Amino acid sequence: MQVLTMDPAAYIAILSLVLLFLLHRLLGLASRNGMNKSMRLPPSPPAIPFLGHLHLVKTPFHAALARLAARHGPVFYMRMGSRRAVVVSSPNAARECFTEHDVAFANRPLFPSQKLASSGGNSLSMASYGPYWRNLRRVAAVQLLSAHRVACMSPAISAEVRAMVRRMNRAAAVAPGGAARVQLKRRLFEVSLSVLMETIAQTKTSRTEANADTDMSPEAQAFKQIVDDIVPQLGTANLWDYLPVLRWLDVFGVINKLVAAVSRRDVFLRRLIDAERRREGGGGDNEKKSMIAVLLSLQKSEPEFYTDTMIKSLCANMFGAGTETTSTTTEWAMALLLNHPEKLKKAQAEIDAAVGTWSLITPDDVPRLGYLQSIINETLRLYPAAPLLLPHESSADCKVGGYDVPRGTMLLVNVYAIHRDPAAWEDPAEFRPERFEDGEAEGRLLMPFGMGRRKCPGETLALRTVGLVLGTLIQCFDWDRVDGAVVDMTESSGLTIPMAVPLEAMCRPRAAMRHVLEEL
Ligand code: HEM
Repeated sequence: MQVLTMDPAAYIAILSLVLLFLLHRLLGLASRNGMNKSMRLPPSPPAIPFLGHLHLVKTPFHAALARLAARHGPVFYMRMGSRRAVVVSSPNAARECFTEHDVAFANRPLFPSQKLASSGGNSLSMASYGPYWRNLRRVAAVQLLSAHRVACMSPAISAEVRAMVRRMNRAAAVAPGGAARVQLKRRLFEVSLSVLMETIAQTKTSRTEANADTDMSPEAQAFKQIVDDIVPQLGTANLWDYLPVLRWLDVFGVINKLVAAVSRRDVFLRRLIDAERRREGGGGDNEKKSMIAVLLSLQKSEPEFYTDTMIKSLCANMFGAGTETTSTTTEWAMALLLNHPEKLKKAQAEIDAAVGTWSLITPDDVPRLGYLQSIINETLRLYPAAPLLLPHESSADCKVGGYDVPRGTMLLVNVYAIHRDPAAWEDPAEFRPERFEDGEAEGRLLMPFGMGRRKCPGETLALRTVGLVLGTLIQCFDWDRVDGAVVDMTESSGLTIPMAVPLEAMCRPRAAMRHVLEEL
């Protein structure tokens, strides 16, 4: 009998082709799952076998999707590996999703990376719509992030902002010519993380002055390391999440990196909870309590709901959702102002007139500074920190823009494109805070915090922090671009919309504010 022999390379090639074919069939079946042949799907760019439209995933993803919307319309369909997605890029279609179909779109798709990072999807931002999510949401909205709680946190926020300004002032005092070159990106991230650390756990009792260049507590520094290890592995444009092959082989080592960082995060949060338990014993002045202390006192009456696991998950979520969003927003605002010095001067004049130069701006001043508010709105219009919101998923068949959207489809709302829609905004790419004063913005859809029931619960805290940090920087210092060069406004990609080139600037303490700065 003759034995057939085959070159091993040819054998591997044939086997790979067969596997690819089977996988393609499987993915095809999965992507049609729940879809009815008579459905009228939204238009779609040409797809390729196996990958669907993954080859169109370019960075920054929101900008790539905006270009596709210009070609295929404000509601278009994509297949990302085995996952169906609908991308919405017009104000009307977004309104339709979050009014008429708000309940249908209140689910989240659970990506493998998010599953690893959020205890199997049991976090507030990743949980499916239902009683578990509703309970977490109520706790976050009422007990932790309500306007009243945020007002109680104001002293902690102010203390962190003052500490940042004190450092900058000291750096400028010893810099040649009295102006220091400041790494604003780093400073703004540190202050946002410190604000959250203090509101979540009040760690500043353990602050040391050993490291003169940072004002973060050792806890905040340790947490920054963990965030740095987790964040790059997440994001809507993460190919690892769409291609099982990459996961099976753990290409890029994502699983190992995430598992290691998440377990360090758990240990870290457990230490914070234990420290709070020892410190307060659940007692103390309710108004001044940290979020963990509030949750621990609720644990006493409802231990089966307020478990330590639930407290850890909520805190991890607050840090994850609140730090980079807040710091990138302030960074973009400063970048825009550095490129528009006349608007910076106008904001400074407003603060001088309303607050004066004899005292530092306070959180209560922020809401009455109209031009500062307009700057923040205009920054969030041009650079919404979550340009595609968080992905939603439909739990029922519905219609958007006249097209069918089957159950189980991921919804990406391109807020970045909606905010720059030339049909709604005059010169949409231009930084013009005045549009929020002259009535142009009235009736226009501005949704940097989302819409409907999954809308950001941290909006009040975020706006208070951004307003105070920005207002204080404008009030205390004169700002210049490094070497007079225009700030590079190139966008990068990720969970948020980071600046591709981390922002730096020259800061000089204002003579009129010297006496205030010296007393900080
Ligand atoms: C400028 C700062 C911020 C921006 C622009 C922002 C924006 C957003 C957006 C767009 C969403 C998703 C909404 C959706 O999917 O429809 C979201 C969700 C969320 N945000 Fe924020 N956020 C900011 C700061 C914060 C802060 C400071 C916290 C808390 C400390 C926070 C906590 C959350 C949570 C927990 C969710 C998930 C809500 C859910 O799924 O039910 N955010 N945020």
